[in-house]
Amino acid sequence: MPAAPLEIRNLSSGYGPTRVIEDVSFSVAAGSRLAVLGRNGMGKTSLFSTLAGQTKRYGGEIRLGERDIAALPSAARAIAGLGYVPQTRDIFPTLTVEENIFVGLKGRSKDALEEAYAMFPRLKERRRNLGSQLSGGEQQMLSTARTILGQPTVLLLDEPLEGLAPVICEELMAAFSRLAQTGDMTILLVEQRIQSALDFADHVIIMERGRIAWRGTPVELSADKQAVEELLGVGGLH
Ligand SMILES: Nc1ncnc2c1ncn2[C@@H]1O[C@H](COP(=O)(O)OP(=O)(O)OP(=O)(O)O)[C@@H](O)[C@H]1O
Repeated sequence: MPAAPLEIRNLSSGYGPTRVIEDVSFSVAAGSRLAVLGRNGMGKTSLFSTLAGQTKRYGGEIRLGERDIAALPSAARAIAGLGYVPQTRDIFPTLTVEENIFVGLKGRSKDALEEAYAMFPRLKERRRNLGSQLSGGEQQMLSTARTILGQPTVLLLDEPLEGLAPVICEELMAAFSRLAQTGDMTILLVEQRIQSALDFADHVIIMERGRIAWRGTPVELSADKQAVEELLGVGGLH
């Protein structure tokens, strides 16, 4: 059987002496979509930034396909196939949309630009605008497009819907679903909009103080009122 595109074993990490990720293990199947849920401050962003090599790992393995990438620096993890779209939407504000996308081409031909525009037609309309002139939704599209042009096998999306209007959220989630279906990409999504995450995902983990406190499918979570209430702090799911 081929290796899972992403397998995490006994991962722990933190900031200075403070551990925030404790003994986390999970694997994600090829083409699968995993929602990483949990209340504020439970370690979701830290988990992603540890996977991307931006938070200090204390121990454990991060296997991307056949390879343990845990000791590689961030840039090498990206080249190995791990795409990370951080919550901060790290675009270059003083470059145009098109220039921002060029940064993501990583040696691919300029034709790949059209891939980004096919995914997010709005970016084509705005291609001569500076990053700083974009709306939050457009910045999210740009940040995502740039990462995807690196052709990751595993894509980490940290709260892509934060602060966006419902109509833009729908547009983005539809684009992520198309990516998952047609791009053969494995996607991990941290999201506070629980219903959007559950509509998208086929598996769920819930983080509680740096550990995985629950795992299952969206259907199983919807039926588990106790987990929803205690771990997500909401009364119920629709
Ligand atoms: N740069 C940092 N330095 C020190 N502690 C940090 C840092 N970033 C996060 N933490 C701490 O790590 C813990 C996990 O935070 P993290 O941001 O990973 O949680 P989260 O589940 O993503 O929360 P949110 O939903 O609010 O983004 C928290 O206790 C937080 O205070």
